Amino acid sequence: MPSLSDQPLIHHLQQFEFKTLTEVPDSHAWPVVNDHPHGDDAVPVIDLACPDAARLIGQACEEWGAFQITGHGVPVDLLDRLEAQTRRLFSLPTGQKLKAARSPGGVTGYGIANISAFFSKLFWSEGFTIVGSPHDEARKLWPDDSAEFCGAIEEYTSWMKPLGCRLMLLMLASLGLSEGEIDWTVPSSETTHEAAAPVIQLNSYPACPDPDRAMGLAEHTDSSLFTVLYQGSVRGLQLLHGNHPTRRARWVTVPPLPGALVVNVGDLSHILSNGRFQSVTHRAIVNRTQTRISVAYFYGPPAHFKISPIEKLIGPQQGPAYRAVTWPEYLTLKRRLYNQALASIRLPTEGEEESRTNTSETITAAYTRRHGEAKV
Ligand SMILES: C=C1C[C@]23C[C@@]1(O)CC[C@H]2[C@@]12CCC[C@@](C)(C(=O)O1)[C@H]2[C@@H]3C(=O)O
Ligand SMILES: O=C(O)CCC(=O)C(=O)O
Ligand SMILES: [Fe+2]
Repeated sequence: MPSLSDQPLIHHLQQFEFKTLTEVPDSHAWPVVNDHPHGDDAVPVIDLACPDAARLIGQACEEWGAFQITGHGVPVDLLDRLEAQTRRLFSLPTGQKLKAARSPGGVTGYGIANISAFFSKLFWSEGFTIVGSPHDEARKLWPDDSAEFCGAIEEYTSWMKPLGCRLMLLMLASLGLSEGEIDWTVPSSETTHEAAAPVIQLNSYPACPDPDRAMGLAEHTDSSLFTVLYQGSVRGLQLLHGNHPTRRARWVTVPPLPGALVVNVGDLSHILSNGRFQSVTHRAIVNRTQTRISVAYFYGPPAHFKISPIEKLIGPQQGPAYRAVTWPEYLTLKRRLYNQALASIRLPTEGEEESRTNTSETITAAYTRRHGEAKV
């Protein structure tokens, strides 16, 4: 496993100008990318204006951990500008992009996804992370000309904040909960809800000469409560669906629909709902002819807020399945443990606790039989 430092990632970005490559170098050549059967079942598409939206969202969160939304109100021309500015950013010369390189252990700026550190092969992608205001990072790329980029990001954020609150309330409503039951969702002024600083991740997946041997972004779940993803018109997002004991999970492609946004359930909603909502495993694959871009908006709670399973959702025999964490604590766990982060905060169920006690009683009894009284 490579070191967790970001330094090798920066070297990789310096070394490889994706668009000049005519074959996939060994550093980026993955053994098998299409390693699961593919399904033809389709992720639900939900019109937010539909009176049944909350129920449909709840169902999608339980069965898929994801859905697409229409009727969200975000203007199409804003999505076009967001895409154009994202493409403009990634088309800059590598040397210019590296002026905004994410520092080792840092969060904002240009680089590759943190989870890259857990793989021996590199991803066929570049990313740019913005937390809160885009101005400081954008000025490093365009010292005199960042206004259009910042304008598109800020306008998009101003749509995402209320959309995020609306989706959160619909998800809570689908669980039979009202907004007062989670206090950060209660409006702190007339129009806005308190939330964490917005986190936006711009992704670019350049066209690839041998797409079956390259990986855009390896499988992962997001740490957020949920992520709203704009994926333009180029296919590439895949979800792992149907984690059923009797049937192998399948990769399902989420088809780009004009004007639609994808919503992925993240680990914090999985925790909050005591496992009723599933955080969805997803990845991005690449293609031979088109550079794909995507924009992820990570919706999370305020930094100080402890997320734990909602009491009303914990069955009488059940107990909470996860311990409480703040979003920053969970992000640190994710960085360190990748796809073991959720398991690392899982609490044993009563049955497991009992069998653990029984096992330790059995061990103690066996010890006593062999060695006399245990010295614990
Ligand atoms: C808030 C965040 C979520 C994220 C880590 C980050 O600080 C910004 C980048 C996000 C991202 C995007 C690609 C996949 C992911 C697992 C990663 O390595 O970086 C997510 C992180 C996450 O959800 O934990
Ligand atoms: O590009 C995509 O479709 C997925 C991006 C993603 O999963 C992420 O940024 O977390
Ligand atoms: Fe993701």
